[in-house]
Amino acid sequence: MTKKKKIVVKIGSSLLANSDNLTLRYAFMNGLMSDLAYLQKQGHDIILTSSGSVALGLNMIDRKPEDAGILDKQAAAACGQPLLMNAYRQVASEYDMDVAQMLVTVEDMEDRRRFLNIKNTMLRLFENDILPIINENDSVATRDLRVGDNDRLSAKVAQMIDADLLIILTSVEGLYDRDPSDPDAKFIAEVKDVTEHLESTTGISTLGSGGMLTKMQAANMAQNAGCETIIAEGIIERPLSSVLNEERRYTRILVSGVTQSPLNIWLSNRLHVSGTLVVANDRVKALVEGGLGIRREDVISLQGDFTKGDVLHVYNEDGEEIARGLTNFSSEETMLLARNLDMPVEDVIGYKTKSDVIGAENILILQENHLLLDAPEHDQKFVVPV
Ligand SMILES: Nc1ncnc2c1ncn2[C@@H]1O[C@H](COP(=O)(O)OP(=O)(O)O)[C@@H](O)[C@H]1O
Ligand SMILES: N[C@@H](CCC(=O)OP(=O)(O)O)C(=O)O
Repeated sequence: MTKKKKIVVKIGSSLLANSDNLTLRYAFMNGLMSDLAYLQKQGHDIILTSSGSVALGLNMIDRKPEDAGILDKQAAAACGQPLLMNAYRQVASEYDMDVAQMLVTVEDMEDRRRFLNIKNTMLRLFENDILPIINENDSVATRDLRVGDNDRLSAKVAQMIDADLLIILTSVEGLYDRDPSDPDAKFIAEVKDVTEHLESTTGISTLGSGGMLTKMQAANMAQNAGCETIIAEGIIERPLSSVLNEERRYTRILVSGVTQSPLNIWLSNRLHVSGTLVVANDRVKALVEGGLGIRREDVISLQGDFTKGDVLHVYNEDGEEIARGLTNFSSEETMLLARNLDMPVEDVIGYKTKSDVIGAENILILQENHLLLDAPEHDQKFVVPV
């Protein structure tokens, strides 16, 4: 590998913690850091997304993985994160490498301004050859506002820095056509369409969070952002360079053919739904074909308590997600506007502004390669017939 690359490496909990006594696997961390230092010295920009804070903190709060609830995990993360970073710092120093910690939440990644701040911090760390180590800030993230797994968080990071490669190291050699505990499971070396593998990827290890399913979802996010994903076994000598030098088998998830703008990539990779709009079917066709925005007269119903600048998920009347876009109005304003079509926008909301609910320049029409989100449960409290 000669060309300088941006590489995001993701390490699962099962690699960092011994499953029997939940202590740190120093030997693994040592091998990983040695390989990371080697890649960094070759000129590549590397980011590490590391799990492990919950697994390593459980002993301190006297809990086992199987009986830990959400509050236990949040407390365990607060205990385990400093243990993890202390170990990374010590081991990294043996390889003459500096590390930095960045803890983020889904809100940080999905708010455009905070997203750009995180990106700028990472780029600044790269300039000084410091290895950023990212984890979700589990102790502050609320249940419904969590990424929940570092697979998708690492894909978001890859998208953020326009990475060439996302390497997910885990407890198995890669993707199989079913849970590899089944002796008939067959190894899959290359994937183009991840939707073919979503159903066969349930089960997770004792310490893991999302199993192979979230790795497939992450790979989809990465492939849509022009980044290839590699899923490979981690407990191995030179876990990264052995993959990059093709010395062993792994699963490669190829980049999808469509290249999108950074804004569209950010719009498509959503994990949190701020609000939804249902748009009349006859308008959907024009939207998809004509590159138009969504007008207030197109909105049939809305859901969620959203504010101007939030990303809305747009559905047709059959409950199929068709687009995502940045709203120009809050949920309350959208409702008022849609209910008072005979009044000028300015008179309804009290100030002069754009008239589309989502402008054509801020809308992404979803394609076959995007994983769609199901329409939210019908919630009478929020669903407002307009
Ligand atoms: N089709 C599949 N291919 C590979 N692994 C699978 C599949 N289905 C389920 N798994 C399970 O996913 C686990 C890896 O995910 P996980 O435990 O979350 O790891 P990590 O902690 O590295 O994120 C494996 O132990 C494996 O048993
Ligand atoms: N943020 C959590 C990790 C969540 C997670 O994705 O775990 P894993 O599936 O093992 O990568 C932690 O540090 O324990």
